[in-house]
Amino acid sequence: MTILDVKNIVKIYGGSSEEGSTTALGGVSLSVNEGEFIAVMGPSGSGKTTLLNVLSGIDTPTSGEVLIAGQELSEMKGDDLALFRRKKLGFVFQDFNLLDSLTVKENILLPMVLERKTTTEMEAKLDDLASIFEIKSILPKYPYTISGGQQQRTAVSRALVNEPAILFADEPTGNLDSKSSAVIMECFEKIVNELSTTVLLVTHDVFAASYCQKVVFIKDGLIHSYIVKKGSRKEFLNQIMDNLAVLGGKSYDI
Ligand SMILES: Nc1ncnc2c1ncn2[C@@H]1O[C@H](COP(=O)(O)OP(=O)(O)OP(=O)(O)O)[C@@H](O)[C@H]1O
Repeated sequence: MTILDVKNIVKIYGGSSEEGSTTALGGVSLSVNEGEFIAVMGPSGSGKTTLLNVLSGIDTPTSGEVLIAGQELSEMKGDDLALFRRKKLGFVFQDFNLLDSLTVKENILLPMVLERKTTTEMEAKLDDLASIFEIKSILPKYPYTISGGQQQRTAVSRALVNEPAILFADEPTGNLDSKSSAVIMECFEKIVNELSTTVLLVTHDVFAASYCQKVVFIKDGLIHSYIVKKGSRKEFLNQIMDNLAVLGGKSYDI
């Protein structure tokens, strides 16, 4: 089943005159199925953040359509869009975005509180996620007392509590050392395999991207190519590097 259907997205920033405007996306089409694990990579300025912002309803495209779980984002406005984003989309950011005044447990449960879920539902969900992410022992702690890797696992748990149709992650390993990056990418693998969660991440990190099943390369606001993992993660990592070399632009984190 298609979860995300992107049809010919164009995003032009700035005025209507050609000199004053920037075409960040020149007509991007993309389809993501339920349970897929996809990375988007490309040189600096290629349009990755713009694409993620448009896909997640943070920004509106100049033209084109974004359908998530069959619903057109541009047809939703204000409260409807905010509600849809809260119920159907999960977000993970480079800098974790946890609330320091709340414990790990409270951070994770916050989206469920906003949805007025029952205590039984919350406890059951918390138990499941804390097991998957191996964070049971840190549930009573505050974010500033735990490691970056633990903070990111907390953030991913929080993004999953309302069972989103798709999880968007923006440079999720950007602030992590290589060991914590491996742990968090294994967590993504686990939720894709065990919970059939759909994950789309944007990254400069070749190592992180090598955990995905598919990597889509964008350049100058257009999809340049994509590759699908067939062999081992190591082979896929080499294949990603070869493709990035063809793409050119800024060097990548390896
Ligand atoms: N708010 C904005 N106003 C005008 N131009 C913008 C705006 N945001 C991005 N751009 C331009 O759109 C193009 C794509 O930018 P975007 O941030 O999407 O690229 P990116 O691939 O995410 O880059 P990076 O890897 O450096 O974060 C760039 O030319 C950028 O300068």
